[in-house]
Order: sequence, then structure tokens, then C-alpha cells
Amino acid sequence: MEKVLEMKGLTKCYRNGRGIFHIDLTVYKGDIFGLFGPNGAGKTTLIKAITGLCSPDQGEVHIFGYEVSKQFEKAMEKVGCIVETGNSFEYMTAFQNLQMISRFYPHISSSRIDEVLELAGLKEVRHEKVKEFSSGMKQRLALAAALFSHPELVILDEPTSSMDIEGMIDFRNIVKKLAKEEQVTFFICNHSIHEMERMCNRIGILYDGKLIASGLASDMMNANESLEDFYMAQIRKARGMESCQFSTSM
Ligand SMILES: Nc1ncnc2c1ncn2[C@@H]1O[C@H](COP(=O)(O)OP(=O)(O)OP(=O)(O)O)[C@@H](O)[C@H]1O
Repeated sequence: MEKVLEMKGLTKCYRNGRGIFHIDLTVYKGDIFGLFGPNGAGKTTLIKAITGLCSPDQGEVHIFGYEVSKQFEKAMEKVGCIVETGNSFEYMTAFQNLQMISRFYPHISSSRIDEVLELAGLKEVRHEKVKEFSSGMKQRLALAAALFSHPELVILDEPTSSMDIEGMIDFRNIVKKLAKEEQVTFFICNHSIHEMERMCNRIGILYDGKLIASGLASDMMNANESLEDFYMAQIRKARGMESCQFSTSM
């Protein structure tokens, strides 16, 4: 299996002592990797460290074999991402926003703009200004932008948090199709465990900055009624260990 994204001992500790600690994780070509965790577990921090938006205190991130901190441009060449809210120019139309992005990719035909707008379900509203878009429509636009350059790795932080049911189903279908037909690899943080259960083949659970479980979704579901049961069991175990540590240190 070809390694696409690899983290080794990845640590980012903020001044308040929070962050992510000693993360070792590998994502393989064609994986749809889902990262879960409670609020504040460190998911966005991890994505920022992967994409070079914050520099880790320790550890390494390799994308397609290139170390992000040393060979950033090479590492990110085939990556598309949405980190926190995907930013767009509010006073431009969806089409114009993608035209701006297309300037960074002169080798890609401008017909790709219509292609990704259609993929993201925005074809009908492509000439409307983004300031008139709902938050779900803005997320669709962010997805279109992330997919514009035909990335081989797509990193998405809460990509569907404001989408309606149809939007989520469309999103799931796009992800599965790209992973299956084009071997695109996805790394996705999402709170909706039910949605991820239907989509991801590999799962990681982050708790209090630490990766407390990772592996194949099928293994996790075989041993449990559902991914939700597995997730809750892991979280309870981590909380139990925390309270044990607390009582022994008293
Ligand atoms: N710039 C910062 N300075 C200090 N602490 C921060 C900073 N950014 C995040 N944190 C803290 O680090 C921890 C992880 O935050 P992060 O945003 O990565 O979590 P998350 O898992 O993405 O949360 P959510 O699910 O709520 O989006 C939290 O306790 C948060 O308060």
C-alpha cells in the first residue's frame, strides 16, 4: 500500500498546554480516513500542522514522501484542502471565485471551473454573489475550490457542518466516487459519525490531543454494534484512564 500522508511523533503544544501530542498516523492511497474526537480534542490543530498552517514543536509530516516543513511546495503540490471555514471572496460570484483559483493553475483548462461547480451542485447559482449564499452553499463552493486542481490528497475540516441532507449525500457520493475511480485519498474531520460510518474505510479517534485509536472501520464495526458504540467505548476508556491518573496523583 502506497503511503500518502504520514505523521511521526507530531506534537504542537500551545502556551496553555493544549494541542496535539506524539501523533503517529499513516494514511494510504485511496483511503477515506475519518478523524473524530470531542470538541477541543485537537482535530483542527492536527490539520493545521499537516498543511503547514502551524509549525509543529516536534515530529514530522510527510505527504507523498516530501517532508512538509522542508519541502512545502512539493509536498502540497497535489493537495486540496479546506481548513476551518473555506474562504471565498464575498462580492464575487461562485464562478469568479473559481476563476481566481484557476490563475494559480495555468495548465488546467478553464472548463474545470464548470466541472467542479457541477460536482458541488452549484451550477445553477454559479453567477450569484457569494455574499448571498447560505453557509451550506459556501461549503459547497469551498469543496469545489478544493477539488479544482485534481488533487490526489484532499484534506477537509468539517466540510459538511452546514450542509443540508442532500448536500451531505452529494458530498459522500463525490468522495466515494473520487476515491474509487481516481484513487484520490481523503483525510476528513467530521462530527457526524453516522455520515462517516457510511463513507470512511479507516478511522482515527483523537481525545485530549492524543490519538487513542486508529484502524480499519470494518474491524471497529465488527467488534461493536456500530462505529458510534466503538467511539463511545474508546472515549469512556480514555476518560476512565484520566480519572485514574487524577486519583493516583492526588
Ligand atoms: N491558537 C490557540 N492558542 C491556544 N490554544 C488553542 C489555540 N487553538 C486551539 N487551542 C486549544 O487547543 C485545543 C484543540 O483545539 P482544536 O481547535 O484543534 O480542537 P478541535 O478538535 O478541532 O475542536 P472542535 O471539534 O470544537 O472544532 C483546544 O483545547 C483549544 O482550546
